[in-house]
Amino acid sequence: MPSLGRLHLITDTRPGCDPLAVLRAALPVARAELVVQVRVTDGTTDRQAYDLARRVRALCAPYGATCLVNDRLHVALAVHADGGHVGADDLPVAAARRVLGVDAVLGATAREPGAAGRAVAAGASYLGVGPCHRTTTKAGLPDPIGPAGIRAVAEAVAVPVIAIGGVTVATVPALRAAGAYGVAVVGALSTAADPGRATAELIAALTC
Ligand SMILES: Cc1ncc(COP(=O)(O)OP(=O)(O)O)c(N)n1
Ligand SMILES: Cc1ncsc1CCOP(=O)(O)O
Ligand SMILES: [Mg+2]
Repeated sequence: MPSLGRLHLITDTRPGCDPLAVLRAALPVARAELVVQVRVTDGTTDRQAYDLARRVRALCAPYGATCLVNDRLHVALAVHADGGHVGADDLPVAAARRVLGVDAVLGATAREPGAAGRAVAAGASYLGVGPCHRTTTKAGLPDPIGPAGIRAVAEAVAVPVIAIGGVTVATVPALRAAGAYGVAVVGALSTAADPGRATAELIAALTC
């Protein structure tokens, strides 16, 4: 299995959130097991996304944590991020691979084995699979696929499957048992009273 981190922290840039404070709490705990995906709300300017991504990358570097940028691959290139993540409304996976280059980490969203296989054939190095469970963090999502949906994809591909959508420390064991290599979370860390402790609990559940 490649050395991709198992805990993917997706930045929460909604009003009232402080993604850099959450990251500062998570990094010393998760270190190189952390993958930080810079994801910004739609109204965010490229300049704001660049400024956030630059700061995230600088914070990640001393810990060996991976820095990815969601959707905006020009921002990923501009800050020398480790890679990016694309979904159905973004650049196609093959085009994203051409933009980022052969060595970059490239994630793609998939929720069923057919799409998963096509994404891997086009150059995805990991898959974000979900939503596993109900979530209010992103609107307009299809019905949750649950651990069974994760298993169907994990059995069809040879790249790491990262389960996403309503993931909490309580749901990690079933997702791992279904074949998930890791998980991606927004709310489980951004709304935690103690993000450092929440990180430790997630890492323990992912690596036991
Ligand atoms: C790890 C991971 N998995 C899935 C997604 C969702 O990507 P996408 O479908 O493109 O939706 P947006 O995040 O761009 O709104 C993700 N970001 N990360
Ligand atoms: C971006 C995205 N894509 C599918 S679910 C999701 C949001 C996940 O957020 P949370 O971990 O708070 O459910
Ligand atoms: Mg996207």
